[in-house]
Amino acid sequence: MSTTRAAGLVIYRKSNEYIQFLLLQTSYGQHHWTPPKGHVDPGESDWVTALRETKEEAGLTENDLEIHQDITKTLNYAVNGKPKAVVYWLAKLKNPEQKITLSDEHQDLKWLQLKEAQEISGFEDMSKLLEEFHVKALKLA
Ligand SMILES: Nc1ncnc2c1ncn2[C@@H]1O[C@H](COP(=O)(O)OP(=O)(O)OP(=O)(O)OP(=O)(O)OC[C@H]2O[C@@H](n3cnc4c(N)ncnc43)[C@H](O)[C@@H]2O)[C@@H](O)[C@H]1O
Repeated sequence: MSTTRAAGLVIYRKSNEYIQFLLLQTSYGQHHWTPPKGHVDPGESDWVTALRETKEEAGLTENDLEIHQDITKTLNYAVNGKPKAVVYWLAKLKNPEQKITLSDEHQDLKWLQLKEAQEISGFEDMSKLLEEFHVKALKLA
C-alpha cells in the first residue's frame, strides 16, 4: 500500500523568555490541533510542500521564519488504515508579534508552551517531537 506523504513546519516564537508553539485547529473532522502542514503534491518536494502549506494555512513566508533545516523529524501513523508519513522542520517566527492568517481549513489557533501544546495535540509521537524540538529551540532562542 502506498504511503501518503505530508510536510509542514513546527513554528515557535519566544515570548517572555518562554518558547511557544503554533497549533491550528481544523475546521473539519474531529477539529484536531496540528502544526501547519499538508499533503505533498505530485512532483513536489517535502520542503516545497512545507513552505507552501505554511503560507496557505498560516500566511507566513520563508522570509518571516528562521527555518532550522537540520532539525527535522518524520511521524508515521495510519489514517483510515492507510500509512501516512509527515515530515516536520523546526522554524522560529522572527517577529513574535506577527499576525497569523488562517485559511478556511482551520477555525482557531493557539500559541502554547510545551505542556499545553503536547496535551492539545493529543498524540504520543507528536508529544515526543514537541519535546525534542523544545530542547533544540531553547538552545537556539
Ligand atoms: N474528516 C474530514 N472531513 C472533511 N474534510 C477533511 C477531513 N479530513 C481531511 N479533510 C480535507 O483534507 C484537507 C486537508 O488536506 P491537507 O491540509 O493537504 O493535509 P493534512 O493537513 O495532512 O490533512 P489532515 O488534517 O487530514 O491530516 P492529519 O494527519 O493531521 O489528520 C488526519 C487524521 O489523522 C489523525 N492524526 C493526526 N496526527 C496523528 C498522529 N500523530 N497519530 C495518529 N493519528 C493522527 C487526525 O486526528 C485525523 O483523524 C482539508 O482541506 C479537508 O478538506
